[in-house]
Amino acid sequence: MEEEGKDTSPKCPYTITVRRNPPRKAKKTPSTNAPPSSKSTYFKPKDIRPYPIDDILKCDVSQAPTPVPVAPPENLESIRVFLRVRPIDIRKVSTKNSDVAAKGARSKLKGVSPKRDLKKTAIKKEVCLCVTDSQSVTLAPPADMQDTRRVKTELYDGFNHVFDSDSLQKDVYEKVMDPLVCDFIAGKSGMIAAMGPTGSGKTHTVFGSAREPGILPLALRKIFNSSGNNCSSELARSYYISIFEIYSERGKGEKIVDLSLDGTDLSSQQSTIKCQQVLVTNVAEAESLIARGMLKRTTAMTNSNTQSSRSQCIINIIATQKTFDGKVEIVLNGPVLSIVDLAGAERSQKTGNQGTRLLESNFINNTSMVFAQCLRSLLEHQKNPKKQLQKHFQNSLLTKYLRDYLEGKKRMTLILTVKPGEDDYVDTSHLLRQASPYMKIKFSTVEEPSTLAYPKRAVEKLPRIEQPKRRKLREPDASEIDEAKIDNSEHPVLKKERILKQLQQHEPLNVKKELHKISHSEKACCTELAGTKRREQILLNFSKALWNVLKQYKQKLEHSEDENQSLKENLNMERARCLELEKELGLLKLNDSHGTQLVVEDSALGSGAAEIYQEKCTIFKVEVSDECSPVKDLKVEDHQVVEDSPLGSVAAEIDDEKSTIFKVEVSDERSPVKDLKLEDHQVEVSDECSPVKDLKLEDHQVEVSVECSPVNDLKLEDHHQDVEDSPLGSGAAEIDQEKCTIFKVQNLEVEVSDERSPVKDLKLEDHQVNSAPTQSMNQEFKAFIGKENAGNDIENLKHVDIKDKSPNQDIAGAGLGLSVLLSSPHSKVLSVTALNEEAVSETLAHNITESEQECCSPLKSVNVQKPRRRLLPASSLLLKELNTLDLEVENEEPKGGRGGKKFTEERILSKGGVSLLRLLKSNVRS
Ligand SMILES: Nc1ncnc2c1ncn2[C@@H]1O[C@H](COP(=O)(O)OP(=O)(O)OP(=O)(O)O)[C@@H](O)[C@H]1O
Repeated sequence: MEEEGKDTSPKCPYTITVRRNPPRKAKKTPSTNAPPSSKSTYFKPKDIRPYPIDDILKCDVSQAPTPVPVAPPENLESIRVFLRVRPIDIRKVSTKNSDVAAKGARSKLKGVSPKRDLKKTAIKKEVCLCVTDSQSVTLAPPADMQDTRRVKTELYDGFNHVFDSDSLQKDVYEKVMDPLVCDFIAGKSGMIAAMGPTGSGKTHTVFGSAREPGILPLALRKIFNSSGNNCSSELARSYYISIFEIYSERGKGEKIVDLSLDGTDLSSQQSTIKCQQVLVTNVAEAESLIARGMLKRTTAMTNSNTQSSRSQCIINIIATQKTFDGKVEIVLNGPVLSIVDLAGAERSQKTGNQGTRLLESNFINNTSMVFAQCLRSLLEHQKNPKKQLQKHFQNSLLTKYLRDYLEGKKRMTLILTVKPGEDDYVDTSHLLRQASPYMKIKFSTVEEPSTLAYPKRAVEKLPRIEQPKRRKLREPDASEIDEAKIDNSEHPVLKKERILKQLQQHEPLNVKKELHKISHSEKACCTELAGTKRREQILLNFSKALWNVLKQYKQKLEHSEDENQSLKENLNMERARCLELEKELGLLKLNDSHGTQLVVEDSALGSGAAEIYQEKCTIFKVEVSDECSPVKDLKVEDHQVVEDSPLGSVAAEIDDEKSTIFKVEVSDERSPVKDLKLEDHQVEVSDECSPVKDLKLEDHQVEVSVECSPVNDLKLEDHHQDVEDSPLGSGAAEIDQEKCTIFKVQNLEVEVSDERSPVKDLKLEDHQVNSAPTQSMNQEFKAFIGKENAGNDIENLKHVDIKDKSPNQDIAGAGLGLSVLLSSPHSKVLSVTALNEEAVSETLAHNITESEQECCSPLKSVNVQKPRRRLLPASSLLLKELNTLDLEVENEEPKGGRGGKKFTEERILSKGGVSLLRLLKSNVRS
């Protein structure tokens, strides 16, 4: 028959794609427990201490008494995947070929050769899936799809077993379910899930019928009537059974329906699924419970199945134990056998579902998809541990409930059901493609505590190999040993001896079997103990490394605190220094902006310099230095008085806080001050021999330049200037005010007296003279002019230029001396320049003539308060003498016109005349 079967197998198409999922040459996965290489090339920043993983995982672990293998292969098993091919649906075969099709289908799957039965060839075309051998199937696309979509025939291999359409329920149970049942009876949890497209026979495989009971009824029989089986315990037991379904009513969300006797609907909002667990003590009760639950299950008729399941159904068989008082209770973290009948995925095109059915289809398909995603993610994670295990389980209630299985922590078995018809090619192909990789999924044989009855999971996540087996020994029926009370910390050997002793006392006949169990328990305890010790060692190393790191950081902290302290001190010092510098800078700025300088240049016998700094009128400094013959007498009234010795130098500091009037008197008989500047103060310089040559007073500036014999005595008090020229010299006074907008000069008087050579150049600019012109002034001026004319003293003043057409001006000149009183309340610029004697005389003569004849000259309107004029007889005499000389004046004749403004500058200064005058003066002196 087998040969016939081989011969009658459908002829494979020309091209075959083999999907064996050959094991890849996986990259060497880094072992998490391998000792770290000292040649690691990962980046290490210079200043950052690397995480002390070396210290933590250093080889102290090997000192553990019982070394634990890193990943013992015996703790991992592949999940088992079975494939069951449902008999072809005879009703769907066309009426024309119905008989042939049915026979052909069966004969094909039975292995009947098509050559012997030509009629069956037609039926072969209706089948797309054929069983190649006990572990593989060949899926051939329909002819029309081959042409249009170029789909090739595929071979799916590697199943634990493939059940053809003739397979019996008992066969399926023996190969699929019985190992699970045996493990369950032995204390291991397990889960089997039937998955496949709608109508492919999942429910039939799980539940079956009265005539053909499925794997669940057969398992119950095995569990309760295990006396005849090899692997079962001879002890009669009772079990709790829970049966519920997860259903989505009209797409409103998932809900859990308890299918037990008096079960009620459970809200899907519950964080835990607490279904009623019915205690059953025999198989009849169990089957009855299951049958009633199935009657409650939500089913509906679809195009694909007359009684299609519309929900995911889960049945749990939970082990129990008897207490000392004879009560039965669930074994804490005991074994649970779960059977899951998933609703079949549906294609709306094929089923033609609408309305409620369509909503149910969506829910069913979505749950199937999430289930598949979980398994695929688990597979990828196991292939590449770096790839995180995705939490797809959160996307459906079913996968939440089965999380432990879908994360490979518990034993899982899959049975795929498919339909072999050509119409079902797409569904079958989809399922096979999706599920064939699942064969490589591994699960841990070391179980965690069950979470099915108590789905709230522990948070602790340890490597799978380190998960301790916390299974407790089940209570044997005949014995009264309460293993639950055994201390887990007890050493396995002692534990073994104690249990052995108890067993010998209570049940001598079962000693051998119990010893077997004890050895199993002992092994688990050893594993647990080793894992615990390794964890302890790792924690110890971790704490040591952490301690070292903390010590280092403490030292660094102390060091940094010291540095911080020193830096703070430095900072304070720098701040103090900065303040000092700022102070100095402020002083310098003030000096630059407001400081005044008093410079004294000595004549023949030495030189001197005086600097005056004034900051806000609080500090005033005068420095005078002269090596040869400095200022002998420097007086600062109301302040500091410095007297210099003939050959020494003088440095004086003067503070003036409140006084606004500052007076400096410098007197030196031999080498007087040549250049003196004093702002906002009063300077009085007197020198009889070599008087001040150049005197500048800013903001009340007075310039005096005398070439031969300069001003002997220059006084300016309260804005009062008094310049007296020496016989052979000339003087000029200039007053500038730049910043002050209002400058009042009252009673301004400039007096220049020189008997021999009066002031030649006198300038007074940018000042305002608030002096109301008075008629008396004019009269006095007239009188003065008249007097001077009478004395012929006016000849010395050659030129007077009044640059500003100020309304008020009064100029008076005398023969040998000149006294000028300026009063201009409205003018800002007033300049009086004496050019030469001739011009002055002419101007004065002109002014006098005009004033006398018309009385309407500019001088007419001059109102001068307190006019002060003074004629010096010595000067007049000198001018007389000069007039008698036959001097050739190179100056051009004045261009005339009224007022001094019509005279040009060229006529003011005549070098030849001046030289001549010098010669004359020297001759006169000599
Ligand atoms: N191996 C088989 N032998 C005989 N009949 C079968 C077999 N498998 C399935 N059937 C029949 O096919 C029909 C559909 O089967 P079943 O209800 O188990 O499909 P299903 O996969 O559970 O579908 P759904 O997902 O829609 O619930 C049933 O009438 C069942 O008796």
